[in-house]
Formats: sequence, structure tokens, C-alpha cells
Amino acid sequence: MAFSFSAYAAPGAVSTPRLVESVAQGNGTQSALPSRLSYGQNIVKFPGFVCAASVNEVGEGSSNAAPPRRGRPKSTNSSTTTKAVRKNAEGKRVVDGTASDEYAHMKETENQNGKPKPAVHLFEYEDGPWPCSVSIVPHLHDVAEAVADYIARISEESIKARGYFSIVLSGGSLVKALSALVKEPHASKLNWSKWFVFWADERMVPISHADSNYNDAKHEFLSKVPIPDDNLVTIDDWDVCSAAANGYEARLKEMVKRKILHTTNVNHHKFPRFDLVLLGIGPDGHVASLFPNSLQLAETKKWVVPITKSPKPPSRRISLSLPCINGAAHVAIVVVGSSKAEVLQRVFERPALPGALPAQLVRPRHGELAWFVDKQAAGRLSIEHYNDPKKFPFLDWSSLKEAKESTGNQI
Ligand SMILES: O=C(O)[C@H](O)[C@@H](O)[C@H](O)[C@H](O)COP(=O)(O)O
Repeated sequence: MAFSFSAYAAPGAVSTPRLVESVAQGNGTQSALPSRLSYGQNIVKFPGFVCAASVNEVGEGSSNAAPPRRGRPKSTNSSTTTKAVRKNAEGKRVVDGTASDEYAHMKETENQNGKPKPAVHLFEYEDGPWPCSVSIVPHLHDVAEAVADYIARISEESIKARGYFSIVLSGGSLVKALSALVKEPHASKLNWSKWFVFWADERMVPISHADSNYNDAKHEFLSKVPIPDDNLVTIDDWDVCSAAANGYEARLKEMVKRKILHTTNVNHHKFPRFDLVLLGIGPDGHVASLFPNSLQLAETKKWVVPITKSPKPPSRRISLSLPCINGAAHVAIVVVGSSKAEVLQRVFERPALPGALPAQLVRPRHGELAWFVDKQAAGRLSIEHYNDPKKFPFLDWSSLKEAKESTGNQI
């Protein structure tokens, strides 16, 4: 139903929007969101994101805002070298690549004339607003349904357009949000044989290990649907992080050769264009295995990066790089539970230092970004204050005015 979303009404018109279900979508881009929700075209522009809001028939609304953060070019100066030496299952000594080896190209401190490069920040934010959509629903099972509808729609569109559907899974609780896919109406309708499954990150353990993201996905989801085993693109080497990262990148490139994956340019470098990347978010704002202020976050060329000191155990992992994630046609971030409320508030409402909140760096270059959030995770969003320019000075009120006019002043 059409709904006056008063959090975005004229300044001063304070009300208390209730957080049960809402959808925002940006920049006029059609967002692939569940059909049972009603959508608005109401665009609100933030320096960080462009968002739009509407509510469903439950009549409760919310939306999001995001970080006004500007970036500086990458560089340069950090460099501690620590070798991770350990023994593998056969007792052989193995040495993981180190941050300083892996990222030597980011640490040049002199330019071509031998002059010192100016000290600039390592992490980069895209300038300007960014479109995204936000769907807030009551419980985990509603999130699962919304995510299943979303995936089903992208699967159908991708298979129609290219003959395949490439989906990237993350670890953690995200796989639980796939539970509705294995049930009707989706289970019998989806063209599972055309699915190719990838991982956004993987922990350096054998794939049968309880910590393995593959193993978790297999148990919770993949064992319940008829996706051919050959279509599961896993990592085969878990001894040395850098070898695993290179091996996985080689597998992705093989998929490009087989035309199962297409490519796209992100900041002048070629990356795969996955149809859909599904991400969770950690309480520190990490996505995949890209952790706050880590060098890996500044990667601009590699598709897959090794991580030898993850703050979240297990410490050794590999992850798609940020531009690799941002090359996707669709990226969805799923956030469930009260333990995520604080980080979600930070991501949506707090300007962070560059690199401090990796989730704020997820900005699909030529694609759509969608958030799926439950009521508990949205519990700390201060939507009732979004119309207060003193508290949210980064709201772009001129765009809000345009949006209001274009929608008959419905927000
Ligand atoms: O392998 C991993 O650890 C992940 O891919 C990681 O990015 C995860 O998705 C988040 O940490 C959220 O995990 P939870 O939903 O379990 O908190």
C-alpha cells in the first residue's frame, strides 16, 4: 500500500516509524526484491548511498542511510613481515605467504622519479551516492523467504540470459537464510542443474572439517538440492593460504574460459561478474574474510586474497577481494539477530574511518546492492531521527525534495 514514510517527511514532522518491513531501492534501478513486498520509487540521497523507501501492507516502515565517506588513492607505507610457519597433515613444514610478500606492490614508497610518495590512505571509497535496497522483515524465517524469492528471481533471469546461474556463498549463519530455497515453491521450480556455486571465502581446513564453509553449506543446503557436484567450485588446497588463493583464482579463470562466468572491469582491472554474491556481516563490519583495516581490503588486482591472521577463527583463510565482490551483478548482505544491531547501525548511520567498516566498501560497480535484515538486527537504527538534519547532516535534502515531488509527496 502507499504509505507516508514520515521519517523522510519534511524536517520537523517527527514520527516513529515502526520497524517491521520496508524496502528501499536506489537510483531508479529496478531491484530484484520479493514480489510480496510493495516497492516505492522514493529516492533519498546520501553522500554514501542512494536509497529509496516504501513499506509493505504491514504498514511499518524504515529505511537506511549510510556513511558520508570520501576516499583517497591507495598506497603504501605499512609493512611488517611475519612468516607463518607450520606443519601440514603429513608433518611437512609449510610457510604461508606473508602480508608483505603478497602486497609488495602496494608498498612502494617512492614514485618513478625516486621521490617519496605522499602519505595517503590505503583504503578507497567511491565518491558520490550509491544505490541500494533495504528489506527489513520480522524474523529469520521471513528473511529466508525474502532471500529465497530474491535468489529465485535472479536465478531465472540469469539462466534465461546466459544459460547459467553463478551464486557465491559466504560462511557463518548466512546458509541458514537459504532454508526456504529447499522448500516449495522454489525447490521444484528452480533449474538446479544450471547453478554454479562459489564461495566468497573459505577457511583453511579440509572440506570435511566442521569449520569449512563448504561443509556447512553442504550440510545446510547443497545436500538438499540437485546441484551437480561438478558445479560446486571449491578450493582443493588448504595447506598454504597463498597457494589456495592462487588455485581458487585459477579455478575462477577456468570458469571464465568455459563461459560459465563473464567478466567486467572494476577500476580498470578485469574481474568475474558473478550473478549473485551473498554475504553475511561480522560484528566488526567484516564481509567475506575481509576484515577491518586489513591490507587485503586494499587489493585492486587479485581476484582472491590469502588471509593468515584472521581475527575471527580459524585464522587462515582465503577470500574474494573487494573488487571481485564489487564486480558482481547483484550483491545481497543478510543480517539477522540482535548481535548485529550495533554494527548495522554503524554501517548505516556512522561515517567510519576508511577501511574501518568493510561492509561500507561493498558497492557493486555495475550491479545492485540489497540488504536483508530482520527486526532484531534493525533494532538500533534511529530511523525516527533520519529527518533531523542536525543529527544526520549527511542527508541530502534536495534529493529528498525531488523524490517527494516525483512520488506525489508520499514520503
Ligand atoms: O567464513 C566466514 O566467517 C564468513 O564468510 C563471514 O564473513 C561471515 O559471513 C560473517 O562473519 C557473519 O557470520 P555470522 O552470520 O555467523 O555471524
